[in-house]
Amino acid sequence: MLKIEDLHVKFHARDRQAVGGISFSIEDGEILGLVGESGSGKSVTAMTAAGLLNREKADAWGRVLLDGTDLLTLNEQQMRRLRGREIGVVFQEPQSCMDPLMKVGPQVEEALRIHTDASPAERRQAALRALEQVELGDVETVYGKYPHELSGGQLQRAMIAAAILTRPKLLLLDEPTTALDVTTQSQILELLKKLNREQGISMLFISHNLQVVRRLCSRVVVMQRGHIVEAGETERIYASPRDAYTQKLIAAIPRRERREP
Ligand SMILES: Nc1ncnc2c1ncn2[C@@H]1O[C@H](COP(=O)(O)OP(=O)(O)OP(=O)(O)O)[C@@H](O)[C@H]1O
Repeated sequence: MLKIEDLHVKFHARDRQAVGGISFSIEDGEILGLVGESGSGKSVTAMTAAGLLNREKADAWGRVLLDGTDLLTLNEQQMRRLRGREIGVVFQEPQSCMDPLMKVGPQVEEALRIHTDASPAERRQAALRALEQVELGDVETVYGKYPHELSGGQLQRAMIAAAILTRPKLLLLDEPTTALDVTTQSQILELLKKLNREQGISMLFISHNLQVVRRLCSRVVVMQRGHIVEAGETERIYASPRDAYTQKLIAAIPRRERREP
């Protein structure tokens, strides 16, 4: 469904390409992991796929095919439409993605307000349904709360609700659990698994933590300095990493976490 072919991204201000010619694909209904240390190009890859790369500061070339359409050829308006309807995006810090002065419910509905002519009542219904899908408990109450009245985990669930509201085919998740404590992180991973299982949403899950990726993704792509150093079945890579850099990532996982997920 998503096929990235020889993607390059270069910021004008930098000599080295942030992404130096990478290729990988995500199949229908798959959750693909993208791992690598800070600065390896994971976020830039996701931002480019989401059409969020600032074209005044960077050039991108190659192909990013979503069901055959090359997203790199779309203009900003076409890309915005697609992002609202077919691609959902979730980032690491839910706090910084929400307007602190606006109640949570209307923010969850945003995509419908922008991309459809749904009435306010229909939007509200859809938002409440999405909040239920992400298991936010008393959804009527959550709908009327301000962001600061929710916990980090609840906020991240609300962001996921906003991202799935328009029933996208693909979710781009950039370190969505990194800012959360371990228990909340596990709950969000279970939620993502459920959404993938029940709604068939494909996902690109970005993390610097191979252990987290292992719990969610059957396949993983490992990036270092803008290049792919290894890709394949997560368990195979975990059990016998071929690349020295991947070995280092695995060695960085505390021993007690290295058992079977
Ligand atoms: N706006 C920008 N201007 C210039 N260079 C940038 C910009 N954004 C990212 N870069 C550079 O692109 C490279 C890849 O960054 P990227 O954020 O994709 O890494 P990452 O693997 O996602 O790391 P992290 O886990 O820290 O987010 C880095 O060298 C970074 O400094």
